[in-house]
Amino acid sequence: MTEPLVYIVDDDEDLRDAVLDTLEDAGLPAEGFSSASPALAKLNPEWPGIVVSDIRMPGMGGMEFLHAARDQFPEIPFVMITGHGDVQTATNAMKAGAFDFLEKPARPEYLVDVVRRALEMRRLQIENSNLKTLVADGGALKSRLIGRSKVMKALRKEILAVAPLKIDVLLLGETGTGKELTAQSIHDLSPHSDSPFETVNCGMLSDGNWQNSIEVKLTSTDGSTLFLDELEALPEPLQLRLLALIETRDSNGPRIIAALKSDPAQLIAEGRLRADLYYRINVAQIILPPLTERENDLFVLLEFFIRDAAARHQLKLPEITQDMLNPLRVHSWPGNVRELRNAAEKMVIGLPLALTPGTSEAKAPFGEGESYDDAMGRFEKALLRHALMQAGGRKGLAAESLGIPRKRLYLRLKTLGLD
Ligand SMILES: Nc1ncnc2c1ncn2[C@@H]1O[C@H](COP(=O)(O)OP(=O)(O)OP(=O)(O)O)[C@@H](O)[C@H]1O
Repeated sequence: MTEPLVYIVDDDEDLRDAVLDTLEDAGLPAEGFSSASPALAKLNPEWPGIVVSDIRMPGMGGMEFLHAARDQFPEIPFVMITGHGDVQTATNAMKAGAFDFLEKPARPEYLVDVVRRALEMRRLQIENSNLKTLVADGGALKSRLIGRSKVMKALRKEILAVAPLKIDVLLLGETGTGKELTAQSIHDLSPHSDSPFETVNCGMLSDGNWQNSIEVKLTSTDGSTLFLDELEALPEPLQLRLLALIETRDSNGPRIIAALKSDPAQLIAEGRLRADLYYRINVAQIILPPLTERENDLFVLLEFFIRDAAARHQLKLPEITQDMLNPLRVHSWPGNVRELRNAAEKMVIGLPLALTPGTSEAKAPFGEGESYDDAMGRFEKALLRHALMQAGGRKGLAAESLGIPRKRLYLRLKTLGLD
């Protein structure tokens, strides 16, 4: 049954039925009440509807009803029905916060017009309060998914946009870029945050554990979110079975958030990802860029992880020198944020960093359309980082090993944002 959007409160059955009929003809679901108390008991702050109430009624009168409702639910609009020519009562009702009033007998077109305007106001109020909640949640997300770079700001915006919608999401990003943290954040900001969030590592799935690990979860209707990590690691026959399950999923079935570590086009071309499964899951796509493409987030995250580790281990904050930071600046962070978090942990404990050389920039970019200049920029960054790392952060030595004048190296580092 459609939820009523208008409560009609009138002790006169004929009048009540006439109003109900008029609203029904106008496509506005309504419910009638012969007295105020049961209508008051049904009001709640999330209800998107409005009240039309007679003023003169036995028991709780219309004005008393209006006052009581405004005390508890000040936003629900009230349209009061007054006797013909009863100007004083109408004025009192407006002063007490009624949205509008109608004189008996109300003309149907006028009634429908007032009700529609009141409903529109109610819709705007609810939209506004949802927006306020989103802004507040945005603040919480900022202290969870750390980063001040443009890409992190855009990422948080995307999360806030998809979280309230019941759509599947595909996350793309190298290892340690924050895919699981993003999936968990989407779930926590969704209307089903009280339901379970379950992670399934697709590389661990087999015929033997399929039933319990996937089938049972995909047929549940408890509002859960299923995070399918490393989807490309799922063997091809199981990808087909997964697709069939997703296609026959109940409309109240779980939301799926899947993660891929590599470029989907490449995975499809290599036969590691079924194209039909990809298109089925790729409803909203969110890309998590590698750490080296997040401008100055490196040091923002480093500080956050150092403070976190010091607090957890109850150790004092380490003294950080430029000499300690130089190798971090030029490292290519193949393990991304996870590797940085571990490095921060070592700095707090006082262990040597022993950064593992890697070449995240050498990998193919996500998606298509990367320009020649962008690709060359990435390659050059990787080259310079490597040279600087080999030279222990000493620029003169790095320039020498690259066979270029020191001044040119400085200029290139500045242009590429590596200085
Ligand atoms: N922006 C961020 N702010 C704070 N912590 C982050 C951020 N991104 C990632 N982390 C932390 O880094 C670690 C790795 O993140 P996560 O496990 O979400 O990455 P992942 O992309 O799922 O990795 P993998 O593909 O290897 O499973 C976690 O401890 C996570 O909390």
